[in-house]
Amino acid sequence: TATVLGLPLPPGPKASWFRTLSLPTTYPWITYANWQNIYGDVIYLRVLGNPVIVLNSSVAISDLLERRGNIYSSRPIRTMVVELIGWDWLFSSMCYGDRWKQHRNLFHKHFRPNDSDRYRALQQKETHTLLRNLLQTPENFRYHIRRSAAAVVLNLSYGHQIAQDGDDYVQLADKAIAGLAQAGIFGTYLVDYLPFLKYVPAWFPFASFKREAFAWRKLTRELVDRPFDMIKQKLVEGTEFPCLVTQELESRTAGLDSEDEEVVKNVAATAYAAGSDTVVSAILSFFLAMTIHPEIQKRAQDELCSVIGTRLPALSDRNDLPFIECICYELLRWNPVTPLGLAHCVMQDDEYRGYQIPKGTTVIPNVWAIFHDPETYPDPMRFNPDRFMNFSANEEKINEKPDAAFGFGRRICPGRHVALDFIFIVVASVLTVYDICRAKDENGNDINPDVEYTSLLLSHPKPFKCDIRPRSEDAITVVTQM
Ligand code: HEM
Repeated sequence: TATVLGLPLPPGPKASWFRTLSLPTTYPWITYANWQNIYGDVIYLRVLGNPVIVLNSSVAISDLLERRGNIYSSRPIRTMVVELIGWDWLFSSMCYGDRWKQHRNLFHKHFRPNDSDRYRALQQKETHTLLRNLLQTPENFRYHIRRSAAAVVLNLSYGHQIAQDGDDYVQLADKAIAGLAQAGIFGTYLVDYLPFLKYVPAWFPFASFKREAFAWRKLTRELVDRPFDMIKQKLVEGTEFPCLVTQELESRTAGLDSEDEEVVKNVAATAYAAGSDTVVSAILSFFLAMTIHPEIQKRAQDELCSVIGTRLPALSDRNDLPFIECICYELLRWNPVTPLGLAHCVMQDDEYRGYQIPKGTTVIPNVWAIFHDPETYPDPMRFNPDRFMNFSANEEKINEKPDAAFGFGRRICPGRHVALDFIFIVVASVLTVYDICRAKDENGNDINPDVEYTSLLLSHPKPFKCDIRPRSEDAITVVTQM
């Protein structure tokens, strides 16, 4: 520590107490990426007394978040999200330590990639429901995708089967997660920088954040309690389905003590909260990309046709469908689901490239910036799955697989295998039976959707129109007879 303290801080915009308030709140990843030309790839900001560094390159990210994972794996204290809105049960926001480890180990136990038969069967079943729903009301594709993604995780976590047209848990999750998405980007709320503001009474004129937090808090609590209480009731009635929660509750004849029960409850709810909306964003990107790139869609359909014919694909076909696989990677790169990843926090004073990084610094990996660096991903704004097909170039770090979409080091997304499997099976199945085309306006002209995303922690394509048509009579038969 003594040696570190004498070192300069990394470069960054110099700001007074008040000027720092104007940190970018919309599309901050683009502003941070642009700052790279001025300050480089490690940028230091001091925001109302809080040290923050933004990492704009994969080298800096891997040097710190991966190689020094022993000290860069905590999370910043998030007053708005954790204390005020009540997401303290979400283990993705827990500080590094035994409590977090306990949660993460339990998660791994139930979502191991080599233990995937159960979740793969479920993902295929829910994809088939999606195909049926798309046949009936294609214009509601956004809702159908949301339903299917939620159905997979709800089933794995709680054994809960949701109806073909959705249910109120999905609506509850949507509302609760909307709060998280809005408050999730560090910098959106002043109270994150000045935690004492949490004591301001809710009726205070400037305390709208408290009123917002209060409304979200109720939903957040319900999200963790309601499905868990439901399952305990089902266990009493003997009507439960096997799932994470029942396996854990039944694993000990003496029952779980209240602390262990809390961990099970938190992990199940975290899987649901972290695992449905994220996947929805990637799948919506797929519908958007296919609408604007019919030529890419056609190539994918040709691959499907030559490899598997007219039957529906299965997850076991994955190795034989390289172009579909590349589409999935490109979806994650083109417009990443979490453009700024999830912030890490450094637990000790550190030194990097001759600069000091003080203990407690929030570390923001600019995933969007590394995925749009033209040196690594030539012509980065273009949706181009082919970039991943050239394996020799990929080995030289040009167009390498976009693993960074799932975060880094010890906090890397533990649901990434489940996520990639689901995205793959949805992409392959939809393209087997449907064409995704431009919708027409009232004059019969094509509507070209804009590529516009929300500026939130979880970034989604903004609402757009497309026309989802069965590819043939045979395709309709396949879907209706599933
Ligand atoms: C396209 C889909 C997904 C994307 C892009 C994604 C991305 C991420 C990212 C960026 C992180 C933070 C990593 C870090 O701190 O460096 C994360 C953490 C996490 N993800 Fe995912 N995720 C996806 C799907 C899922 C699914 C399906 C699940 C659950 C079934 C899941 C569960 C989690 C959990 C529990 C964490 C917290 C890990 C921790 O803090 O230790 N994710 N994810």
